[in-house]
Amino acid sequence: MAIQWYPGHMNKARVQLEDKLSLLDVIVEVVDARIPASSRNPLISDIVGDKPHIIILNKADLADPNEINKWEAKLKSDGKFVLKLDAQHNTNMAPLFKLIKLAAKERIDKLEAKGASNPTIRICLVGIPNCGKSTIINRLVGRNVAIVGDRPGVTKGQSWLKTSESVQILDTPGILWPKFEDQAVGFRLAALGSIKESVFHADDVALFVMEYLKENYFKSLVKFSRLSEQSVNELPLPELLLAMTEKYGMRDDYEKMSLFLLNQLRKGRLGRINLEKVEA
Ligand SMILES: Nc1nc2c(ncn2[C@@H]2O[C@H](COP(=O)(O)OP(=O)(O)OP(=O)(O)O)[C@@H](O)[C@H]2O)c(=O)[nH]1
Repeated sequence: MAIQWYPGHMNKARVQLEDKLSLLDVIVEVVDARIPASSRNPLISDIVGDKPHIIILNKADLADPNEINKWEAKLKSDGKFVLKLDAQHNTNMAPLFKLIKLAAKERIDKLEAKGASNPTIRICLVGIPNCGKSTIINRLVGRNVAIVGDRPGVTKGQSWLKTSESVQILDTPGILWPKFEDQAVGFRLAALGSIKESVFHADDVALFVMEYLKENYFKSLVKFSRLSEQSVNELPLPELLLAMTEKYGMRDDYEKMSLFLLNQLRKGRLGRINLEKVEA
C-alpha cells in the first residue's frame, strides 16, 4: 500500500510562503502535538531562514502530556519558540500574543527606536491540513473569520486580519505539505486525518495504529478492543481486528471497524495518545 503525495503541492506552498516572507515579522507554524515531527514540513526551517519562528503544538488536549513535554523541551533546545495549545477549548490567547511579541522583540525594539509606539507585528500561520490553523486564527481575531483556500502568491493587495493586540494576521494561512517518503509518516498523518481518506486503505492504517498501541499504549488497546489482555497480546493483528469486528457487531467488516477505530482515535476516545515520540 503506498500513500501518495504530490511534490507539486510542496513546491507551490514553498513559493507562496517565500513570496509572503518579506511582509512578515513572525512565522507561526502549527503542528499536531500527537505527531510533532511527521506533521512538519521539513523544508519550513529553510524557507523561514532567520525570521522569528514559533511552533505551536496544537491539539494538546488529545496528546499524551508526557510526550508533549518532551517535544516542547526538544524544540526549545533547538532554539524555537514553542507553545502547547488546545485551540478548540481554550479562548485565552494571551500566552500566544505574549510569545509573538517575544519572538518579534528585535523588530519591535528597532521600530520603537525609530519613534513608533506599540508597533504592529505581522504574522502568518502555516501548517499541514487539519492541524488547527483556522481555529487558532479565529481565536486570535476573536470571531469566526471566513478563511478562503490558499491563493497563489499574491503580495500586492494582501489583506490582514486585526486582533485586539498590535498583531495582524495574514488573511490566508499557508498550507504546508508534509513530506512522507517514509511510509510511517504517511500512516501517522492518515491515522490523524491530515490526508484524505481516499488515498489510503483504512485497514492498513488501523493495523499500523494497533501495532503502535500494542507497543506503547497496551491498556488503551485492550480497553478499546473489548477483548482480554491475553487475546490482544497473542492474536496476530489482522486476527485481532477481525475479533474486534465481532465484539462491535460489525460482522467481519474490516473497513468499517478500521474507520471506527481511526475516528475514535482522532477524537481522543482511546485516551491521550501520541503516535510519535522524541527519538532518544
Ligand atoms: N481537540 C482539538 N481539536 C482541534 C484543536 N484545534 C483544532 N481542532 C479541530 O481540528 C479540526 C481542523 O481544524 P482547522 O482549524 O479547520 O484546521 P486547518 O489547519 O485550518 O485545516 P485546513 O483548512 O484543512 O488547512 C477542526 O475540527 C477543529 O475543530 C485543538 O486544539 N484540539
